Amino acid sequence: METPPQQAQAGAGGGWGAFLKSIASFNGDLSSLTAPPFILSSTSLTEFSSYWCEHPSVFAAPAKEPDPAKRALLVLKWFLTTLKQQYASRSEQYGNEKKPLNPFLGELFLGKWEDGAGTTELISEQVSHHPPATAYNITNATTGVRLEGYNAQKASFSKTINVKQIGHAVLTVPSSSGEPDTYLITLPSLHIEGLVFGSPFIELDGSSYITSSTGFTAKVDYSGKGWLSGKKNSLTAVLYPTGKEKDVLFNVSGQWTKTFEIHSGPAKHNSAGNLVELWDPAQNPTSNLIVAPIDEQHPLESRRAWNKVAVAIAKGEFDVVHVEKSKIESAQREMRIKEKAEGRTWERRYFTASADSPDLVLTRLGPIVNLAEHGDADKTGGLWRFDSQKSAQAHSTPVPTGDEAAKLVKELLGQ
Ligand SMILES: CC(C)CCC[C@@H](C)[C@H]1CC[C@H]2[C@@H]3CC=C4C[C@@H](O)CC[C@]4(C)[C@H]3CC[C@]12C
Repeated sequence: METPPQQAQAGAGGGWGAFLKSIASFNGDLSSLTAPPFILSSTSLTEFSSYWCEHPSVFAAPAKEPDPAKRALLVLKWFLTTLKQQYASRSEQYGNEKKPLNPFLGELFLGKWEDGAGTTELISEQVSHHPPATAYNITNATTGVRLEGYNAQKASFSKTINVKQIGHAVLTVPSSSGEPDTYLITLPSLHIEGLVFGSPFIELDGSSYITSSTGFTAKVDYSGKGWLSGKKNSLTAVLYPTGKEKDVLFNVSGQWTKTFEIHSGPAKHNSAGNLVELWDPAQNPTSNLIVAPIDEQHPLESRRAWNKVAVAIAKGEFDVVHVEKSKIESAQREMRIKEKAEGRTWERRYFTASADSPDLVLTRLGPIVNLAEHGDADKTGGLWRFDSQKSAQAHSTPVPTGDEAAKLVKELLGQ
């Protein structure tokens, strides 16, 4: 029998057993976990924001739908299509989930999609380091559909690693009749399966919600193997007028990694006759995110900043990985000490911790989906909102080059 490579490596001194022991007693901060080399990914968490929009035409579709209930359904459909990228793409690509790079404060991941939906721009920024939090803004230029959000993770250990996502996303859909729609989106909890076998992968748990200013709410229920359908990565969802959970307008069932079906009405009436749509990821290839070549990137852009680490991971040179990571970490520590001494804080490039208290979206829609008015700001370093003024400024500022770039790289990345 063939041994999966990751198991072979774990056995051959990868330290998997020691790693398992260490997680049994960890403090909930995932970034503090020291994982064995073979499980290290060269992708930083700032890149994960792109998973929200790997099908830009599905993302933008609600803008063209005049009926508010169907618009809410298209938003739910888009959300469900993102789950496969968000939670299964690493395992599908590498055979198992990996430990992403822990972003430094101010780390950026910028890109765009150019396809049938026109241009869709992605901005992702690490807005907090302690606790780690990533904020993002994605705008489709053609329709004006825009997603912004921020997230952090709180982990606990009970049989395996259990992760609660803290934060939320807000989707804005322009509508022909005045005010744009606002959709408040909560994030599912997850746990890691396959940990003891050295081949971790994600299963989603519990429920998540999308509730809209137009008066619709979607509830998504997640379940794994041995529960309900007995298939892994299962989901069911219902869309109903807010407050009337029994009044199901549409229901969805299937697997977030495979296909799911949308029917009108409650699930008990599902038949070929009321099938609205079947989503099959195999029939809907993802659109490619365009990222600037590394030497044209801002020095704080993720792939440029982590390049040496990424190259070393790819070559399996783990001493170099350690040395290069430590350079960034200690330069960052120094920078924080310096800022403190000078009484300043790191200026986020695209986001601002909202001083609006209460936050309008959260006051209006938060209670429907059990989100606090303050957006769990204490656990994410702030209630982060996209700052269009800062963004306009960033867009009109040329990327630092030459001495200016070298100074940043030295000061902030220790390279
Ligand atoms: C691989 C095991 C052993 C190490 C633990 C790695 C942890 C840090 C990884 C594994 C899966 C990861 C999650 C996978 C997907 C997402 C969705 C994204 O929108 C935000 C980040 C988030 C929520 C990741 C956070 C970090 C995470 C929980």
